[in-house]
Amino acid sequence: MTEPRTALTVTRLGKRYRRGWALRDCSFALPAGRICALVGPNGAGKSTLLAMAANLLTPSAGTLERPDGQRVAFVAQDRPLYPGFTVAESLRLGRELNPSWDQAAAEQVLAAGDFPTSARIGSLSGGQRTRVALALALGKRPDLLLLDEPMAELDPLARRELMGHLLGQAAEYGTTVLMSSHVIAELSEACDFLVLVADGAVRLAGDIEELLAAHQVLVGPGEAAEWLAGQVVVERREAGRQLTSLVRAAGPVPPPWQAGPPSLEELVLGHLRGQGAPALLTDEARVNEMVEVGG
Ligand SMILES: Nc1ncnc2c1ncn2[C@@H]1O[C@H](COP(=O)(O)OP(=O)(O)OP(=O)(O)O)[C@@H](O)[C@H]1O
Repeated sequence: MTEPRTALTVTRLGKRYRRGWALRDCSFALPAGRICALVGPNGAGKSTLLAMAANLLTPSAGTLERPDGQRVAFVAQDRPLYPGFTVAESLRLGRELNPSWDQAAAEQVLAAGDFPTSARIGSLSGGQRTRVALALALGKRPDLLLLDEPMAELDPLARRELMGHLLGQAAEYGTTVLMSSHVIAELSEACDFLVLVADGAVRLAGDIEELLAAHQVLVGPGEAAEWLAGQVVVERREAGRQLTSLVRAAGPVPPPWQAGPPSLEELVLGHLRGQGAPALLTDEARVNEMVEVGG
């Protein structure tokens, strides 16, 4: 059997709560085997998107498609576990509920934790609970692993260790990972794909290298601003007489501008601060039904 090319296809997806749309007209494709960062400001709809991808929330509009038989694991932001269970009992439940259960994979995640498997979930710290939740998720041997701010409560050493372990497992088994986080530095080390949502819509989606290559950071004197008029300007900031701008330049950048590639942080912050530029999705991230692809 050939491996499915796309792990998740989201088409015109929307979720409406009583107060209004949390996510609207959201379309992108996530190729199988990629490690995807899901970023956006507070309230952008990241958790809502992840919960719909995990089948825990019904979309109000649009569709989500995944390959038949795909195994999905989800670590939600509040790490829902049974507080009265011990760690060992939680794993036993995981084993009973999942035919694909891999006890060794789950135990490896717990190995570096400083708590016994006889400990009750309710007695664990937030970071320790995260470790148990990740153990349960990896024990399922998922094809698609959905993580909502997985590293938020972990100390820096545990972060590094667990992220390294997670990436090793994903590489070994070809797992697709979609994880939300606000810590861009962490994501830039781990991820090769990006989905940026803001105001309920997808602003950027695709291979990180390709997205970075499509943008430039320009630094120049304020008088050079006129040239920007013909470019796709994502963001511009002035400090004294100096202008800094994140652009998608249509051709060579003339002097006196100094152009350089953005870091992932500059790309993300630029798109969060300046939301006027059209959305950009790379070829891999586009879904057929989309008419407008930006650029
Ligand atoms: N159960 C709910 N009922 C009503 N509104 C909700 C519910 N869950 C989320 N929302 C609203 O939907 C919007 C998106 O929320 P969501 O939690 O998906 O954002 P997020 O990007 O994950 O935010 P954060 O970065 O703060 O975790 C917010 O305006 C939020 O108030």
